[in-house]
Amino acid sequence: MAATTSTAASSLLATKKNLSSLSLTSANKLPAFSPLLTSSRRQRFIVLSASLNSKPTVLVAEKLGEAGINLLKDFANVDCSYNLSPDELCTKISLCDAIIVRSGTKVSREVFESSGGRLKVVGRAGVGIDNVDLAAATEHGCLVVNAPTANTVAAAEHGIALMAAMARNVAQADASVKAGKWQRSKYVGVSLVGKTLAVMGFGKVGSEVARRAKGLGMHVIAHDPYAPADRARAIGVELVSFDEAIATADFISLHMPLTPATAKILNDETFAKMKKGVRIVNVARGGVIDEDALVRALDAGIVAQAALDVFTVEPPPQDSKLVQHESVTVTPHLGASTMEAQEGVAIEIAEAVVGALKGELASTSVNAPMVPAEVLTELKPYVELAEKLGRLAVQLVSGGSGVKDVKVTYASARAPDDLDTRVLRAMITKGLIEPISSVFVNLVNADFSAKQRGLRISEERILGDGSPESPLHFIQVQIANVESKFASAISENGEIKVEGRVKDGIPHLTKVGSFEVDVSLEGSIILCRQVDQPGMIGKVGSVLGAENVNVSFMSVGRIAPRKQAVMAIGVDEQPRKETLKKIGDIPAVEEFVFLKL
Ligand SMILES: NC(=O)C1=CN([C@@H]2O[C@H](COP(=O)(O)OP(=O)(O)OC[C@H]3O[C@@H](n4cnc5c(N)ncnc54)[C@H](O)[C@@H]3O)[C@@H](O)[C@H]2O)C=CC1
Ligand SMILES: O=C(O)C(=O)COP(=O)(O)O
Repeated sequence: MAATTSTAASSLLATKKNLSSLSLTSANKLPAFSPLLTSSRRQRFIVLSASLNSKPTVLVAEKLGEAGINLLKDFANVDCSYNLSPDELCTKISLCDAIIVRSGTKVSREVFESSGGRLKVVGRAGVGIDNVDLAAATEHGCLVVNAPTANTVAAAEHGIALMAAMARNVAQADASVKAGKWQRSKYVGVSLVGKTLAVMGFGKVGSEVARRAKGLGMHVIAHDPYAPADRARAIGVELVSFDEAIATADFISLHMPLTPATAKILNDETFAKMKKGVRIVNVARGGVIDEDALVRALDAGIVAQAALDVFTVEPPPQDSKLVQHESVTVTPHLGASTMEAQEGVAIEIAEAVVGALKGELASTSVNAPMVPAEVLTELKPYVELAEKLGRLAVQLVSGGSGVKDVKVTYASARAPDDLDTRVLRAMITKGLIEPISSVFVNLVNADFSAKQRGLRISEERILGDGSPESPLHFIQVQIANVESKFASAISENGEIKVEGRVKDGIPHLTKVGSFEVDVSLEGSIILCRQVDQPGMIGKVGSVLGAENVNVSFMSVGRIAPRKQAVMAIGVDEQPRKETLKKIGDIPAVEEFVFLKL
């Protein structure tokens, strides 16, 4: 076990204090920070109690590959207890320092509350951590780590298996033969060769699916607004818009994470745009499809077949119309379930959990529960500003060229060595990556995550106005070589540019492209470009008012009177699509965009 020091022990105490203040800063996602190693700069800090003098206990709550179990046993007492009820889990957890789960165990707030502070690490043996209450984990000072790479190929192979099985009616024909029938003409299938496959989400799994589908002679296109074009080109895949992908595909395979932007991305409206007879595969997350709409699309013949590994609720209800539909092939979330992937995942997660218990930095940590109080207190509003600028900038990107080069400028009146920008860079990276990926970013894994995605973040310090009392005058985030869904966000030098400052402790957006605006970064934002003229604020305000959307802030920046102007509107609620359309229909409005913070 790692050598421990009294410094480490006291940093653990500081951690818990910081966590409770941190947990207030983010509504639904953990504020994922890790310690700034201010003085000693040691790449090591203690998650588990520093005074731990006996072997820790790791509860393995779902079946884990043997190699992983053996690794754990070298370091800890291992309790393999599968199929625990929620009550049993809550009882057991108070005796455990770490728990390892897959997707079938809910690590809820009650679990953290029942642990009595002993639980220090949650290991998710897989990618998606939707079954772990991250906010509760952070509040309880518990590190969450996952295993994001070892099951990629297994998930991709399952996607291909489902596509082929669906096209040739393998599951239905198998059931028919076993029922004593011999229905050769009923189960004539369709060929894959020469067909167009749209891979939606060109990340780890999506790109492996694309590679394999090319080998099957399919024409592969992909939609992923954030994927680097050169990675797609290297595999021989064309990146296209969402509408083009769904309108041209014979097969659609889903590989994006479940995020607010992708939830029910396949719905009545999008099914209506698809080629009649399209076939759909989902090994990502059930929630990216509106399942009722899929049943309607199947019944209407728009979708000929679907093959699904994942469901909004798992297991789905037995009488689910979707599951029972004869044109639907289903598997019980088996994407990651190969012997090889489970061995790989088991090793990846066991190493991460043991490392975390020893106090090592985990590159796959999903949250990282330590921030020195003095650093946080000073940087807190700037940390918030940094993440929000990253979020805004990436949401302004459109087209298939991919986000690669990001330049961050910090304007500060302080001496260069008097401001550590690592936490700010990490938060900008978090803002840039999280809205478009299943990856969770914190100070520990920010640079690693950026590198993995081919994202180059360069930083520049310039001398800012104001007093050195305040750490920063403004932060500017620029994304190069991309198109924007809001053309006015492109600055004179052709880059998407957003700039923000902290005013009275609150982060504000102060520049978009070349336009000066001033809107506090709370709630969400609508940006609107129009020809400057009297009454515009009233017109937009009354559309929002009529739909009961509360406006928190409004500001207009213009080139010159009666020339083009950009209006920034802060809204407390997310406007309905129809409401946004009404804003776009106002004659003087030339373009607009809705951005979630
Ligand atoms: N069925 C199963 O057993 C398994 C399921 N999964 C799921 O598969 C999905 C993909 O996993 P990975 O490839 O590892 O994640 P990843 O983060 O490597 O890739 C996700 C890709 O989706 C893209 N994306 C984000 N928003 C998008 C949007 N609106 N439209 C199009 N693309 C968008 C991102 O840019 C990224 O390239 C996740 O949902 C994961 O939970 C992963 C492994 C096993
Ligand atoms: O890794 C993921 O995201 C998965 O969906 C795999 O889930 P599982 O570990 O097989 O329960």
